[in-house]
Amino acid sequence: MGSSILASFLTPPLCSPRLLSETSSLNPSSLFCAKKTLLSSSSFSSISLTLTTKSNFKSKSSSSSMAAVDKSKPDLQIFDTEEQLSVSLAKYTAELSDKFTKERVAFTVVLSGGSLIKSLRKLVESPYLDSIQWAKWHVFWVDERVVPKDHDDSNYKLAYDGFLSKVPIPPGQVYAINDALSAEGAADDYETCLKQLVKTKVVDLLPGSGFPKFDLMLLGMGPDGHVASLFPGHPLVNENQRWVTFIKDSPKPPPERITFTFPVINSSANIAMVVVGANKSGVVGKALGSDTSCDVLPVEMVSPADGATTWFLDKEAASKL
Ligand SMILES: O=C1O[C@H](COP(=O)(O)O)[C@@H](O)[C@H](O)[C@H]1O
Repeated sequence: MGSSILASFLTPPLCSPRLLSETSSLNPSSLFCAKKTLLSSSSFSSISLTLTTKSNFKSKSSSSSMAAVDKSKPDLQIFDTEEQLSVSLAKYTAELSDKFTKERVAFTVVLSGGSLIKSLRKLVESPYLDSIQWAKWHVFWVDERVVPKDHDDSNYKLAYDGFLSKVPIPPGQVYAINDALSAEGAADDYETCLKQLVKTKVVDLLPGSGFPKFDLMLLGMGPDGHVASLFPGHPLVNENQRWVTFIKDSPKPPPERITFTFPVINSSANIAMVVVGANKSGVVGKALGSDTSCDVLPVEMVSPADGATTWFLDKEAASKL
């Protein structure tokens, strides 16, 4: 683990051998059309609109109640502005931090790169800067580009500059990839580290699945519907053995990346899908609207087995719902 943890000078742990787990219940392929049927019936746990103009959302009913959350159905929150979205995202994250830090020794948070990081900016302000138990946070990446940590393409650098450098999370609890390794090596190394953290009970395991269960994943989505570094039409979307894998032909530069697999993403306790901007409205419309086709985009494969999904959309991203 030591080689993978930024600013940590610990010796690498003895890591457990990789286990081949029973994964059929989490095979994303089996979720494809079942999920489409669910969403096509407009079954959301709750839909919350904080809009001054609601005319674009005539097909959805509005509810501000978050009380009875059905984990099997996504919660949809739509905001007039990205500013309002970021305020709500900070509150949501802080509430989960509070819940998990009371229940567990750690709060395990997985970040994506991209536009998500900017939307976390309210977390580093009052009241959260002082009220969140940052000392219990353990931070991971759902995907990372295989570049040096100080490279402009690094998801670590993006998160460090925009978020992590502003909050007192112990550096040894920030799990950056080992950027000295190849893509294959970095994926192996990261998976080994996760297994060690499961052994030490920092990271939970989803009972019966053999995959790690993170407390919260904060995910973005590309305009093509990719999540993490799982791209439309790429065979990696069907990986169901590995926890962490690698890609060397990413359609979005840079080409070499590591990524969590769908069984890991879908073992999460909570997933926030944070999507902003008109250029993503088509995919949001397909993923959350009444499209029943079986050509499923990666974002449509986000479907936690025993977790809750909350979509944070601005009104531009939601304009085709
Ligand atoms: O390449 C990536 O893209 C996605 C989406 O980025 P966005 O800027 O369109 O929000 C991101 O979630 C992922 O972590 C990143 O590596």
